[in-house]
Amino acid sequence: MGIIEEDDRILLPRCADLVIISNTPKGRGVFAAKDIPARTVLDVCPVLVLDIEENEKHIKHTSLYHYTYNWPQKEENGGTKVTQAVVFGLGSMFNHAIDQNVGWERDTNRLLVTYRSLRDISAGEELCISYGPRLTFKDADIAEPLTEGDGLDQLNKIQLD
Ligand SMILES: C[S@@+](CC[C@H](N)C(=O)[O-])C[C@H]1O[C@@H](n2cnc3c(N)ncnc32)[C@H](O)[C@@H]1O
Repeated sequence: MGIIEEDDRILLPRCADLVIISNTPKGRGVFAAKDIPARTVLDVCPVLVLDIEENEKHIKHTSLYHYTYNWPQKEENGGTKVTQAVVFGLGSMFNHAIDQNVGWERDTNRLLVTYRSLRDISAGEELCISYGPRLTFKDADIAEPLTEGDGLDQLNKIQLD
């Protein structure tokens, strides 16, 4: 191995108290194996920034697209365009929740995303980020409205009598 300059070294701390659980209503998810204090660094993940055209022509038509993050890319004219990036490590395993307990921060220079707990998290809780308001899937946290088959008809009668 050659000489590693100090500026080339990126520390990649990861919280040891995390597990992946399969077969949850959201597929695989990241859960706390022990209590985790607020502001704990959970993972520092390297990213692969995709070319805008590559993303539109190819990645968009694959399941990988459901794992990518919006990523701002500087243009030669000084402007910024949004493309997508693949986040390695646990970053691609965090599910969505409106009341997220994990925050994330992009480092566009070093091509990293750092994830931190936003509050104290108890052992057994799922760790989730927010994907924003426009989801491409049905949110497992949002209950289906009641239908007649669920006894809604009966409920209405009880309320009206
Ligand atoms: C970045 S992946 C997260 C890891 C994924 N659960 C897995 O098993 O590989 C994003 C996908 O997870 C699922 N997902 C994430 N949050 C969800 C939620 N709140 N409700 C239902 N599915 C969710 C969706 O299928 C979504 O496309």
